[in-house]
Amino acid sequence: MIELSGVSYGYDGRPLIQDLDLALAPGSFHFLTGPSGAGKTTLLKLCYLELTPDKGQISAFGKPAKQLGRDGIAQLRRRVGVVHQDCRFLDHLPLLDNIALPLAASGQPIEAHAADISALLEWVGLDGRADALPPQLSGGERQRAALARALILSPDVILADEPTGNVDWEMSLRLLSLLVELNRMGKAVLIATHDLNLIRQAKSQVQARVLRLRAGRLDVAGADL
Ligand SMILES: Nc1ncnc2c1ncn2[C@@H]1O[C@H](COP(=O)(O)OP(=O)(O)OP(=O)(O)O)[C@@H](O)[C@H]1O
Repeated sequence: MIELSGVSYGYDGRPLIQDLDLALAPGSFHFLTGPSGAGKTTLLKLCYLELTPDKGQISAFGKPAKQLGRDGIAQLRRRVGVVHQDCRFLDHLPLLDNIALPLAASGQPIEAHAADISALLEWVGLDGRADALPPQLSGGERQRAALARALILSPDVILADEPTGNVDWEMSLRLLSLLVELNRMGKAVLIATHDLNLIRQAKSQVQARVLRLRAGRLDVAGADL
């Protein structure tokens, strides 16, 4: 669904990612690890076409990104749900409206999707929190709300950047099981994480490929994980 081929990228002329290949096929499950600053978030941004590679090709859903105009990119992005590392929300809007923002942004009336939104809130265990304001939510509730927002347009690909960064182990497992469940529905999932215990735990639930980004290169991590 998303394919990077020979991709290089750097900020301000400093090379970061070099000649990297990656294919996120339907139903695949990837973990992306690597030291802080290795470029994991940058790689996710390349996958959802927020960044354009300096070299190499990216194609999304069979279309070369280079041939897409602004509208084409916007359309493809709707098929990619992103859980950002910092889970930002609009603090003055209740949770329900925050989760529905991608609908509003793509011109779809929230009212027509009321049932989907409640089902999604229930699925992530936030059904009683629809009216809460984001600052009233705990870390784990914010992470689950960010996941719900990423899923509201029923994407085919889910990219999650440190989705368990600020939560305890029990909540990490809960988030992991939601992502595994999505993968079982056929969605491609990629999780960037430092948490090697989470990766070990996932291996009993899903056939995951573990990639390690280091010094600009992407390797398949060994059996030591
Ligand atoms: N917009 C930017 N402009 C310039 N440099 C940037 C920008 N964004 C990231 N960088 C730099 O690129 C490098 C990789 O950043 P990135 O956030 O992709 O790494 P990461 O592997 O996700 O790190 P972490 O695990 O700490 O989240 C870092 O050195 C960072 O300072």
